[in-house]
Amino acid sequence: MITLSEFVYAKQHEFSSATGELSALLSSIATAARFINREITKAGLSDILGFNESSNVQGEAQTKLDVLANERVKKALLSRGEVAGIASEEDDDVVIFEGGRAETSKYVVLIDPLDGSSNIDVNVSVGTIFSIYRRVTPIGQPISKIDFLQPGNKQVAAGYVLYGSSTILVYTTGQGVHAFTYEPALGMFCLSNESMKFPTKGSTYSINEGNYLKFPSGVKQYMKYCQEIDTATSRPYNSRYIGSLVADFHRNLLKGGIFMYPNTASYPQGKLRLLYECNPIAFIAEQAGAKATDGFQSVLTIVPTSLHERSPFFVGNDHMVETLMDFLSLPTT
Ligand SMILES: O=P(O)(O)OC[C@H]1O[C@](O)(COP(=O)(O)O)[C@@H](O)[C@@H]1O
Ligand SMILES: [Mg+2]
Ligand SMILES: [Mg+2]
Repeated sequence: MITLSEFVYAKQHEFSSATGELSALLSSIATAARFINREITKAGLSDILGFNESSNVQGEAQTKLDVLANERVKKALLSRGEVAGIASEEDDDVVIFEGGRAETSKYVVLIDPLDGSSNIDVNVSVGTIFSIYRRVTPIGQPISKIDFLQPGNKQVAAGYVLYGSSTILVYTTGQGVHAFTYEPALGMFCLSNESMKFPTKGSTYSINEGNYLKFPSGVKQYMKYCQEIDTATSRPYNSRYIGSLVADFHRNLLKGGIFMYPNTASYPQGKLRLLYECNPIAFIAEQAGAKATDGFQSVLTIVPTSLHERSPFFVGNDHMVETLMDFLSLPTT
């Protein structure tokens, strides 16, 4: 068995310019994931379920696990020297680390500490999502919000942890997508899938059908296309929706498929957050040979203007995303 740190260090030595900082950062995220995993696996026995008496900048009620996971990830990243600051779904503004880090540390990290919050109390898979950038502010000057508002194609690494029947950490640094399964007896993440690729064909579509009447007509037409009977193209496709982005995406990464969260009447810009949900998942998807778009362009090319901005998000097998984009480009009926 190869552990995460062994694998990351071996990969690091493939690059003469590598300093080990990114490797160290990845292992601190794994440390935070181990703590969060412990809380999740015994959640029913502790008072960690339910809501906190607080809401985040997006006006969403925070669950106790949202808050705990946020604190855990921040603590793990703060304990390292590589990180100058972080931005989180659960914090209104960027958190700039002190002690000279803001001026000297190389990386900034954006996180969704607990993804799929609506599934926590019902024991359905949830996740943690992370996105890592190099600072743009020159060393010596303190970082600021601009260091976080970079387009997704500037990410140096991204990944997620899926707390499901087993706990898996999946990441990319632009050199392929690799997965590590948590081995409780060792207390470590061990390599379980190297250089992952989407299967060539997908036949699962994933969308909250309850919002059907609020969807753009192109999405409605594509859903009809998915439901038509045509064995030659493996249709009708299966419909699967867990309601945790990480879990829905991970299923499609393994089995093929498309995940869609369009703009709707309730979320005119889409629901998912560009910087710490769409971009990290899109980086992994494109590294695994799939496509990730807002319906018109790769989300990785979008230049963000605000920390918690949202975007329509469609990610999955090329052939499925392209067919969807064809429907989206039709004149609206
Ligand atoms: O309940 P809906 O509207 O289908 O939304 C589900 C989506 O919202 C999310 O739960 C949003 O993420 P958070 O739980 O991190 O806020 C995604 O994981 C999921 O894909
Ligand atoms: Mg989320
Ligand atoms: Mg969240």
